[in-house]
Amino acid sequence: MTTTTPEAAIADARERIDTLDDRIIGLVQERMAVSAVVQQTRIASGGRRVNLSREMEILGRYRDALGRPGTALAMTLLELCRGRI
Ligand SMILES: O=C(O)C(=O)C[C@]1(C(=O)O)C=C[C@@H](O)C=C1
Repeated sequence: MTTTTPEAAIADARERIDTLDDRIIGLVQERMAVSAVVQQTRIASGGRRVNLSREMEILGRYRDALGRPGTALAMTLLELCRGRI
């Protein structure tokens, strides 16, 4: 049986959290780039930067998966992707 100290278990878990956070940040940056393509394409064809019905869909998906804080997370992601409105 292997035993570990609480300090070692915490250090190990924190390393995994840091790895996950790096991946999450990378995914957010990727989302921002893809969102910019959608927005630029829409604007170039005479549309607006913002599409509120699509944003409602996204807010609903995050809320269904994560509860009320999911809505706040989705709002932050949308602000990162299209700026403040
Ligand atoms: O899906 C779109 O139409 C987008 O422009 C992307 C996006 C997003 O980042 O998810 C950004 C701005 C819009 O208001 C809605 C959604």
